[in-house]
Amino acid sequence: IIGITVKKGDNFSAWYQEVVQKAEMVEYYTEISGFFVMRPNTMYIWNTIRKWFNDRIEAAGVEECNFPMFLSSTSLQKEKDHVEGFAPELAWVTKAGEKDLEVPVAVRPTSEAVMYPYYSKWIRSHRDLPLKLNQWVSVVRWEAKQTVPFLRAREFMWQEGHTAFISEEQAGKEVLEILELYAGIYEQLLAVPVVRGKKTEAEKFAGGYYTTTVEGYIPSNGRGIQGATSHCLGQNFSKMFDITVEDPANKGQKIHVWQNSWGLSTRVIGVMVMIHGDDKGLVLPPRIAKTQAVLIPVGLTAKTTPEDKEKHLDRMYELLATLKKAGVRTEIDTREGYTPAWKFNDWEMKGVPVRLEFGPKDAAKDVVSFARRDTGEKGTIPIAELTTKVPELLETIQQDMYNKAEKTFREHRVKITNWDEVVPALDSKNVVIIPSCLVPACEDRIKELTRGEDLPEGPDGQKVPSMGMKSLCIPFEQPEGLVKGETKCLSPECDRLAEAFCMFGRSY
Ligand SMILES: O=C(C[C@H]1NCCC[C@H]1O)Cn1cnc2c(c1=O)CCCC2
Ligand SMILES: [Mg+2]
Repeated sequence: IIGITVKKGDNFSAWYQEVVQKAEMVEYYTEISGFFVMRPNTMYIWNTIRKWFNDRIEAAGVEECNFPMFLSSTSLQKEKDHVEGFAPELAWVTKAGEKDLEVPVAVRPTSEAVMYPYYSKWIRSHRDLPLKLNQWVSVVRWEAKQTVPFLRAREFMWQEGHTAFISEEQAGKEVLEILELYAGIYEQLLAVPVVRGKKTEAEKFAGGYYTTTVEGYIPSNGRGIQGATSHCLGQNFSKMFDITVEDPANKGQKIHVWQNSWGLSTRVIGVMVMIHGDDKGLVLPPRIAKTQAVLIPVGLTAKTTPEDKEKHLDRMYELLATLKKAGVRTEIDTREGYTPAWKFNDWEMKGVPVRLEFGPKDAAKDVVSFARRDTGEKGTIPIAELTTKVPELLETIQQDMYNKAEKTFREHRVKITNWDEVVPALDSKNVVIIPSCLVPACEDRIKELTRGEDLPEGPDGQKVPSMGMKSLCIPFEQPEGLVKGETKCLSPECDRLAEAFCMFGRSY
């Protein structure tokens, strides 16, 4: 059978792996596990994101760079305190040909240690600030856990921005501007709603000062997922790498610069697939769809004379040209030997937002029949109105997909002020927002306390995650009801006061 054989609700991870392969987005790189081939359907999405993001960061004065992909162990030593936690994930090159390298080099897992020695060299005076660079590269992290296309790979593409400022205020302002762009990529391009917030001390980037994040939600298993992070590094790295300027206020004094680093990876594509996909396969938000509409001839049978068929197809090529001129990324499927139904399945599996059917009956009425991929809704469009109605339909689909996902996330993001309701909420595929003291040790206990017993296969034959809940973020948008100095941390083992409402959930 063509099409997706596993139902999304029956086995979510098997469904996901089948969809990303059959929709021709990735291939598993079977030579080495944990690596994936990014195919044109993926690169179209990634490049759309890249154009959108680059336009906006360039307008904000960020310039592009490209640093070497290798780290020397000496420069790694400089950030040893926090990198030791990550050491197991470093991939090393120890030989060139037959010869051992004098000093082994590590493949970059991120580029702070590669870039900051040059920041130290370039930044001398406050007139060299702000320095704002971004690079689009791939990085390697030798994950020990099971890898998943887009979500957890040993090599992935991302952009990493690295900026330096004279003051904490300027850095803090940019952290939030970038975070808002990340939210825009999710909400405006991928039709995925995200919660903006700050990571707790336990979950932030250990080498930084604070981390802001956009957090997503996966309805199929009720898990939270980190979407992208924008960190203020404070002066931690400028002290490690000696990045200083003359204090303009008093000569002879040095100021360590204030830095940010921010990253968004191809994980965003996996999140989009998981949220919008269905049992027929991928469902693409029109703004990032390589093919937005596909024209499929119907009603041409053995009885159709060759000249009628040719006339009909000629007319379809005219429709194709008309739609392309109107800016609709359109394909036509005239493959011989495949039934219309087969073709419908194939393009549905690839997630094409709109199918346009055109048969002799449509031609006689000067209409085109359409079918929406997201809702299945069908209808007809007068040919004279194609150039306005199809773009409008695509925008409607984009908005409807976002609104549907936003409603689902909102309905599964529950504020809880009674501890006994927490695990039942998690088991009903919710993330929770609870009063929290924000203390790392308390979070650790909460993870233990909310570890579901190894639940048998869920009702839909799917393993319900029995992991404990992690903190996802402290939402910038705080619910009502926390009285400072009075409301207690919700954990039954903690008698500290609550500092804020914190979003927790089982997570990726
Ligand atoms: O990468 C970052 C911080 C920062 N790097 C630049 C982009 C934004 C942000 O992710 C944190 N981090 C995560 N994971 C790892 C490392 C690491 O520094 C270093 C070793 C391997 C694993
Ligand atoms: Mg990691």
